[in-house]
Amino acid sequence: MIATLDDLDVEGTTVGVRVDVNSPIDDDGTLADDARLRAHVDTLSELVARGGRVAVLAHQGRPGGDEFVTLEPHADRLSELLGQPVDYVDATFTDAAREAVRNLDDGDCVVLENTRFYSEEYMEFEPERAAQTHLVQGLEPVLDAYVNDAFAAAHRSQPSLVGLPTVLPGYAGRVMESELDVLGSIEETPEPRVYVLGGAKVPDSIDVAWSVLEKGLADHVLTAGVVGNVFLIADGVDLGDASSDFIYDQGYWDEIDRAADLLDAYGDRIALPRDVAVARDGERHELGINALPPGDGEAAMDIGSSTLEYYQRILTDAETVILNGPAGVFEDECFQTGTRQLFGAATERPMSIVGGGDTASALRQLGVEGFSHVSTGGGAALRMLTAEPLPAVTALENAPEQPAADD
Ligand SMILES: Nc1ncnc2c1ncn2[C@@H]1O[C@H](COP(=O)(O)OP(=O)(O)OP(=O)(O)O)[C@@H](O)[C@H]1O
Ligand SMILES: O=C(O)[C@H](O)COP(=O)(O)O
Repeated sequence: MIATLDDLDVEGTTVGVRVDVNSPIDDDGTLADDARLRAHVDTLSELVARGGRVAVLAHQGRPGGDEFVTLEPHADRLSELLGQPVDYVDATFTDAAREAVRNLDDGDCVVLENTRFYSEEYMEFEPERAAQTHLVQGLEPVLDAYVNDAFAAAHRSQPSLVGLPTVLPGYAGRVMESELDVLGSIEETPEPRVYVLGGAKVPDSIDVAWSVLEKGLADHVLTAGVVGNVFLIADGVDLGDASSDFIYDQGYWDEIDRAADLLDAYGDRIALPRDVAVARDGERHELGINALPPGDGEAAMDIGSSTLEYYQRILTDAETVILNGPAGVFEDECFQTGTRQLFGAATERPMSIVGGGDTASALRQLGVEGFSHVSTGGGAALRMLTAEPLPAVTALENAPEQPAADD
């Protein structure tokens, strides 16, 4: 059982709030999209309105990556979104950070620096070991409670996610609560249940497919995007050099064997594209499987209209549709059709659940609306959709309780 903000005595309490505001960053270092910040406004504004002293913890990017930047722009944007000053301090758990946290008054909010500026926060630990890290040891003395609203990072067992709730009373924020409500009860969603796996994270998608087919959670798995291309090659289709080279360059060549094993075991429940779209003379050109391989340099960038018809027929009977990853290279206008129409068809079903950061941004860009639930999580949602526990959620379940006010 996880405690929520309803169980937290907030007034005058100093709360460390872990959010996931990991966002796309423009070349000039500014935020390219604030969707993940907006998602946490309910939790943060509730905590400040109830008189909490709020210290925000978050990561941004990965060490060495282009988006590995400070959280100053995030603090500025949060100020605007919350309609009150939100301070930023360029420290996470040092004296400067502790002082900033100690100086908070009731209703104040400060954003601490990118947790991943410290190497321990990019490692995975068991909760007890994570509790011994510098970040947790440095912050514990100045915090009374911990709120985890970072559902999108809940599949990581990093110190700010599993260490803090080992030493502090832990609560789910409003984003975490609503994600767990919907995604935590996937087995209870109505059947038939169809999983649509697209996008480019082939190993993750194959893991999900194995898991949901093995557990009987999926009546059908529809493949699209790079995932669909890998399944086509596994099925003996010659997709041509451009698509094969792409898969090889991504390090996904071994996934073809895994996809073939999956087809051997559960082929009757896995649907493969019947045609693909390539770029020819600068335009979208569709090719049936029998017309493959495509011309030199032509890569399969989207599913074609026969596939859409076929998949839409399967979706017609679905009571629950779970989607992750775009059906094609939606960033290019020529290859948006698959994603727009397939995801659009899913919104017609009684229950439609979408996971994935790129997927959510594709849907916003394409104006596809009407899902039962759009998750803030990519990898975390995927893991949850296989009914697997998330380490940060387990850590919250095991967190100590908040002592009574007069203890
Ligand atoms: N046929 C294709 N060939 C190449 N790239 C493709 C193809 N289909 C989809 N993609 C790419 O897949 C990417 C999105 O895949 P990804 O698996 O990262 O999505 P996501 O799960 O929503 O994101 P995340 O897990 O990062 O939140 C897009 O950039 C899109 O261009
Ligand atoms: O964007 C995400 O999926 C989360 O913020 C987790 O980021 P990570 O994959 O870099 O751990």
